[in-house]
Amino acid sequence: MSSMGSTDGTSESDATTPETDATSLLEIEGLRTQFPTSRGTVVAVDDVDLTVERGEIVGLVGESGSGKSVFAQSIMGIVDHPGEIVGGDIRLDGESLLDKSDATLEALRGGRLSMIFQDPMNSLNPTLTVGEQIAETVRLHQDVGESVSLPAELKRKLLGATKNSEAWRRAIEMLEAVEIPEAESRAGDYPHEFSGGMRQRAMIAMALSCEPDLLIADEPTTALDVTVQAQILDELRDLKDEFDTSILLITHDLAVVSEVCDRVAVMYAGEIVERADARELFDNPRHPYTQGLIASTPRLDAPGDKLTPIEGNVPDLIDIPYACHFAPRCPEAERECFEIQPDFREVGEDGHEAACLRRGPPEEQL
Ligand SMILES: Nc1ncnc2c1ncn2[C@@H]1O[C@H](COP(=O)(O)OP(=O)(O)OP(=O)(O)O)[C@@H](O)[C@H]1O
Ligand code: NI
Repeated sequence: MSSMGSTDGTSESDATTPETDATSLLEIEGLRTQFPTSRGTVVAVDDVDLTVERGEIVGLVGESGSGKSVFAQSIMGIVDHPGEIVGGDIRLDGESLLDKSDATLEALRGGRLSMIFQDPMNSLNPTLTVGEQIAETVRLHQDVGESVSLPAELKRKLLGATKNSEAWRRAIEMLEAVEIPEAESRAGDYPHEFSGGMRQRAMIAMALSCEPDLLIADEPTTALDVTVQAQILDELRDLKDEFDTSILLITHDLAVVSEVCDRVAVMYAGEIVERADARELFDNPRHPYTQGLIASTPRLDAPGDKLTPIEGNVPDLIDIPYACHFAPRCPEAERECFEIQPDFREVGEDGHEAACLRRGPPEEQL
């Protein structure tokens, strides 16, 4: 049935039986990531389940501060110290990443797992041309490269001597694939000579040049203007097919998700509250948070519509004293919502689930 990692006990198999389906590319189960701080423990990811199948684009949406980036960092094994994963599991192709050595994780990050960020300037090396750094990624992936820690001068010498190399040709192909015009000459430019949109494209080219199984894109287009955003997202979708890469697309922008994703998970205050096919989620949002989020987001097809913001703010993620994290902001909350942990319930087509006591089969609703 549901491929969304349902945790309710209503399916034929009980909770302790492992999935009998072929393993998903990425399976996250009960993940919990927290930061000790002087004010207390920040639980940024709180018992989260999520799967990404091969060839899928899964969207993760939620307001600022809901834990999306920490979730991504957890998968990549790059949670900031002293934050740590304290529970659950992350499996890639059925293999847990949590017991891997740092060296193995490092190799995974440049290979099967790749991530792009909102601001490519933080990820692109300002001292190397765009072509040089993509070629370097290609070479590292092919296991013929030099150590990443070589100084720029030396790297340039090594790479400059090999401009006719396979890696350089591949770099140009990658720049062409992400539709950088005149890729061959632009490959010789430094990152600061690129526009914001082109830098983001270069970043995508670099991330895909290691042919990852999974690309995690954390707000990849947020800093760009709307037209460029749309172009880049279209390209991401095409590239997914061309490179056979699955994508986890993180954004607070629902319009982005509706454009490109196959499935969507909605995150609020460290928890997933709703999961569904993208179309189903927009046609039939069920969790009051998702409904509020949709009512507060401008629609691409009706930008003039009146918007209703959700009142209040995402809570501080320290010792949240109520069971449903959304209860204090929820127009439908009852006393029980503050006391009883909401379980996932089927609320629509194709594994559409929401964690809300006021939803689900009529006999279960509060
Ligand atoms: N290094 C850290 N130390 C302490 N708390 C942190 C750290 N990094 C993140 N957090 C906390 O974890 C929570 C989730 O943050 P996160 O950046 O994952 O949110 P987000 O959903 O990605 O938001 P945005 O949309 O603004 O990027 C926040 O309360 C944040 O303050
Ligand atoms: Ni973030």
